[in-house]
Amino acid sequence: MDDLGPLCVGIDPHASLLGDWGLGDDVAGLREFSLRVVDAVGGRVAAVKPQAAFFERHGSAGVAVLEETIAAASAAGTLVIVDAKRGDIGSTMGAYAEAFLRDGSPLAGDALTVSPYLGFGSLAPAAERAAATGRGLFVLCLTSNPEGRQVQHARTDGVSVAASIAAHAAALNAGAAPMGSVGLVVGATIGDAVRGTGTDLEAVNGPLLAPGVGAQGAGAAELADVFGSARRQVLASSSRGVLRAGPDAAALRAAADAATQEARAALRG
Ligand SMILES: O=c1ccn([C@@H]2O[C@H](COP(=O)(O)O)[C@@H](O)[C@H]2O)c(=O)[nH]1
Repeated sequence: MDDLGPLCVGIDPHASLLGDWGLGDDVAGLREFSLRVVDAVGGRVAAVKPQAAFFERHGSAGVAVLEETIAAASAAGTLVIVDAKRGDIGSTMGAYAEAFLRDGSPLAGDALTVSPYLGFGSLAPAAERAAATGRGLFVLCLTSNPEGRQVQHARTDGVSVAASIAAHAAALNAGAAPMGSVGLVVGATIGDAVRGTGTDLEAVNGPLLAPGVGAQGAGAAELADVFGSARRQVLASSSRGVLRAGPDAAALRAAADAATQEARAALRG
């Protein structure tokens, strides 16, 4: 991450973007779009993050394109964070872990986004599988959408839900060096919510995935403000902010390079 800069490019093939790129809102368009993004930014950015929903909306053939996209990005030497936000009771979580975190599974990238809102302990099968296979998790903590506050800022005995999630992640990462592989999702759009919820991001000792850069309005100033002394742990994530520069590969690369420079200045300066 330090060589390439702290940017993750989201692969979110919205129907509107497919249209803007002159592609059909169908499986052929989805495939062309996703592989063009990988071709353009693979090997140039720290990670890509295919958003599973935009593949699943095309049915099983769309899921096959997600598999192909994961394989292509991995072949290009780029880390893949599969943004599927899975979360369920433990026994079902075990099946999600087999799908997204098992060696040899075509849906397995390098990390998976997961939801702790069925209780952090329900994620144990995913945490165990990730640890056993050298993969990572990004646990939703303080999400970039304004509605997240209703749940994430709620307090029990004075402790916010977000702070409690961060403390659970910290426990799983305890003693890991240079850091553990249980990360958090903390939106770059959340203003002073880290302080407001009493969430100790540095103590997590894990990576922080920061969506919300670009289309949702966050930039360098917001990244620096939100993350403060935890900024070295951050991987900034932008999807539409980069993808809107397509379909031209050089323009996509230029957009990814500019977003990388902006994130680097905010987070590594
Ligand atoms: O808190 C969160 C968690 C995940 N996301 C996802 O990131 C991208 C953002 O796309 P943009 O086009 O850069 O807005 C998208 O896949 C979301 O599902 C998030 O935005 N916030």
